[in-house]
Amino acid sequence: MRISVIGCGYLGAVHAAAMASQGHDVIGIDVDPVRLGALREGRVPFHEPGLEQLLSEGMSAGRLRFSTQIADAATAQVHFVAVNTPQRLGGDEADLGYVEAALRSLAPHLARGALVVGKSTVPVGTARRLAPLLDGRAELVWNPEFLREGHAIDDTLRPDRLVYGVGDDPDAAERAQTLLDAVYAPQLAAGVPRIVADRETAELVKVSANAFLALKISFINAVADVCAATGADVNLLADAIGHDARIGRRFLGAGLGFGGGCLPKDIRAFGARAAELGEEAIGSLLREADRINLGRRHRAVELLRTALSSEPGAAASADQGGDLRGRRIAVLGLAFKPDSDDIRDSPALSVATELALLGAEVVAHDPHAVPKVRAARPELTCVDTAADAVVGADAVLVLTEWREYRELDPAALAATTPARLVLDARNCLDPAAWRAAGWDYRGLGRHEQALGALVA
Ligand SMILES: NC(=O)C1=CN([C@@H]2O[C@H](COP(=O)(O)OP(=O)(O)OC[C@H]3O[C@@H](n4cnc5c(N)ncnc54)[C@H](O)[C@@H]3O)[C@@H](O)[C@H]2O)C=CC1
Ligand SMILES: O=C(O)[C@H]1O[C@H](OP(=O)(O)OP(=O)(O)OC[C@H]2O[C@@H](n3ccc(=O)[nH]c3=O)[C@H](O)[C@@H]2O)[C@H](O)[C@@H](O)[C@@H]1O
Repeated sequence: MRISVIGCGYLGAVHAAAMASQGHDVIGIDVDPVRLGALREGRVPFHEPGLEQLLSEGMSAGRLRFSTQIADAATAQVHFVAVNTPQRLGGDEADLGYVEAALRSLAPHLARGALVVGKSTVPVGTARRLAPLLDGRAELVWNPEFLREGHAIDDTLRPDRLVYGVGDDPDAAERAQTLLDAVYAPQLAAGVPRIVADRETAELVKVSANAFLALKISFINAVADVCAATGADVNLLADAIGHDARIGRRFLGAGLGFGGGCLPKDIRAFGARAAELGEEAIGSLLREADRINLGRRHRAVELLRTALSSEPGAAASADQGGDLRGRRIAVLGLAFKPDSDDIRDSPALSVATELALLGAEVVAHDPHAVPKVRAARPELTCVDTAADAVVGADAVLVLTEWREYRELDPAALAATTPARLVLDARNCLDPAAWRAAGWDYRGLGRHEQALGALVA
């Protein structure tokens, strides 16, 4: 099939390369000349494991090309719209300006019988409202995407499910389903469940899925606070409740909470849209999840201040917690999650920035996010290796659970820093191993207090 993908960011570039890998003839369109220039040269402008390889295979096979000109998409039979839907400035709502602009620019180029498929995450009712922008030249359906950054290719090629949100006209809906079935033939042949629904249900499936994941993370973080207050271990607790198949262990990782370009803005937009519809309950539930989540960042900073002030020989500070001015803090991790260089609403970057504002000398490392951090936060000092960051640090903060941090050798690092205080904000290190190497280990919501100082 001839496919266009409009918007070649984290979602669109992966979708384009994945569709080319299953034999379709794909053109990716983006208005950003820098991003497009990189893709044209076969370079991925962000970190996504395996994407560069898939891109180069598609391009060498002649099945994948990129353009900034929407007219170049004119011969496609199916157009996927994968542009950004960020949080509106000064509000919780989604900014649909990019989706509207993409549909408007596409409309005059649509071939007879073409199908336009929304992939971006949008508030319920968007497809129905925006369909007239296509001037009756094509059907607009919604096919939300559930990929995770860092696993994007596998999630695209082997999704948990496919959701088609089709319009009211039965003939048009059937044509749309036939075209989408042809696009996703390998997935359907492999038995991936396909749910065909109305557009409103499809739009709501997407935001509900993200909202549920956010609630799950905030739930475990709220429980983690109680664990911290009593000396209970939230990781073991999560293992234990996760064995219940009705609950499941995934997304019960307590620590610094969720960030990124999707979960935070999607729960806010969901609440805002529900409120517009006169439904307040989901918004209040999600606002609490958001509040708990943002509170994790503050708690990490407070944990550090407390730990520094309770160190033997530490001077008591004027403002209750430890004074961070002039303290050298090694920050390990800046991306919002491992296997990604995405720093959009990154909890790690937000903590690092806060520490610098409080006067700490932050020395940060991240395996992939540093170029983006240097552009966005030039005031932060970034170094090339985790070991370089740790040398002489008053405290080591693990803020993103990259595999290389989980595999650090605490004994080797202990020799490079006399302070030996490690704060594991992602609960990803082995406390016993770090303690055995002489470190004062504290986990966020797990072993927040020094060993022996737990509440009775
Ligand atoms: N990042 C992810 O993992 C996932 C994202 N989504 C959703 O997909 C959408 C896109 O997200 P990302 O890829 O992360 O955003 P992004 O910001 O990385 O990419 C969006 C791209 O669209 C381009 N664009 C904007 N207006 C355009 C236009 N009129 N014509 C052509 N290109 C245009 C931008 O230049 C940018 O390159 C959002 O709605 C997001 O919520 C859904 C599932 C996963
Ligand atoms: O709509 C989207 O864009 C995507 O949003 C999330 O994917 P993503 O943002 O890539 O990353 P996740 O793996 O969901 O992690 C999100 C955040 O939650 C945090 N998290 C995750 C899991 C956990 O147990 N604890 C936890 O704090 C991560 O560190 C990260 O900051 C969803 O998982 C995808 O299904 C969805 O398609």
